[in-house]
Amino acid sequence: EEEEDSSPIISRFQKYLQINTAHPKPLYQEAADFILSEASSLSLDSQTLEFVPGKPLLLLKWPGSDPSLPSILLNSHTDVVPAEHDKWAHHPFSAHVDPSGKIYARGSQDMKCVGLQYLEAIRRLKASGFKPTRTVYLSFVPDEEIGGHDGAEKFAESDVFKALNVGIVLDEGLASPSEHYRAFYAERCPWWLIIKATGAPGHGAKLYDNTAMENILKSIESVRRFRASQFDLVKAGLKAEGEVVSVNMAFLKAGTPSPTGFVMNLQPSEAEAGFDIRVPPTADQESLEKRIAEEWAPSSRNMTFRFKQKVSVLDKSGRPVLTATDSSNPWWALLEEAVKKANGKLGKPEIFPASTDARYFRLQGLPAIGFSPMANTPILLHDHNEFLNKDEYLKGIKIYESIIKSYSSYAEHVPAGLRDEL
Ligand code: MET
Ligand SMILES: [Zn+2]
Ligand SMILES: [Zn+2]
Repeated sequence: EEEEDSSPIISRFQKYLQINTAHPKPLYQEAADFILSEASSLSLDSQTLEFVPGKPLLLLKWPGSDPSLPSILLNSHTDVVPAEHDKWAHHPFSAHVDPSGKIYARGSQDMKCVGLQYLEAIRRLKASGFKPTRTVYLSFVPDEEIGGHDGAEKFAESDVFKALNVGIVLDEGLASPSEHYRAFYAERCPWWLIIKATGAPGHGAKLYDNTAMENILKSIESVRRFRASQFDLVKAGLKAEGEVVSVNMAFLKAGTPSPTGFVMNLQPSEAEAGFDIRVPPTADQESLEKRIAEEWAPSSRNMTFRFKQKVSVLDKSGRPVLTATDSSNPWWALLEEAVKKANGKLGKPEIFPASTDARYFRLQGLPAIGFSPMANTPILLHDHNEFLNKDEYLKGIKIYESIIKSYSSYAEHVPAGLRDEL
């Protein structure tokens, strides 16, 4: 097969990466303009939805020949997390390509790569004369990194979405340091917990019981024991990262401020600690809640707690939110075959250790698979010097070409009761 010149493909990727869509002030309109111009160059229908003003969600459409069949939705988010510019080897919004082909940019892995790879794959399919049977939709959504409430959540619950008659959703996954791509059928749920201790203030020289600091330290010790027990399961190879409960302290807030720092000889009457907890969909949610109330923030120790965010691991019917990976879900086998056809290797289905917008689609009863085709790549999302090698990026386009071809040609009827068999 004749290899085309890859430079325009890489330039388009760089152009998207150079748009600073980092929180707290993502340049959503610039990203939207860029995607819209790409869509028009590909003759895709486009629609801009604004569930919240200033937060555009782009919906592109490649019509299939049989609109009665449920459609394919390829989702990606346009926002990225902030970057500490001075700690990067290359400016995070320069999309610098080094001599070995590494493209450095915030969003190069998470997940501007995926959004553009979908489009590049469609460009190749169109050029080859391919015509989809099922309609293919692409959504470019805002705000994933801050919870997706004004983006994918509103979209998935909207009438516009219902009218798309989506049958399968693809969303983001993770890079893989090995040659095997990773695919995710579920994800852990974020619980952002804040515990607060109170106690009588007193002289810094006095030893007495029930101070706020003592109370919170006891809780922190208890949290750390639990954290270690979960981490040990991973270290011993008994559980995967997505199968245990992770707990990491996000902040500690205590002390009596003074103009020169903190008052040293006064024991504070309040102390707070915040934790990012991630709960697998199959975890015993009740027992964790009990642990928090009884061990981490017991009222007997003058403690209270609240959640800044608490996503339930169960849907409205009390079932864990996950996508089937067995024969009841033909999309999984189709993904495996399509990756293989494009000379890729796929690892075993996993639970995504962090959170993505895929949960909003799963909550609608739809199968959703997390997949970002990046093999032989260190996991650098949210890290300094996030990069993707251009050869991996180009390989990923061919992987999507194969997947989109296979998904959109699949003419079998998928039973409507798929969700009930999970
Ligand atoms: C739950 S909002 C944050 C979303 C982000 N993707 C994360 O996993 O941290
Ligand atoms: Zn992401
Ligand atoms: Zn992210």
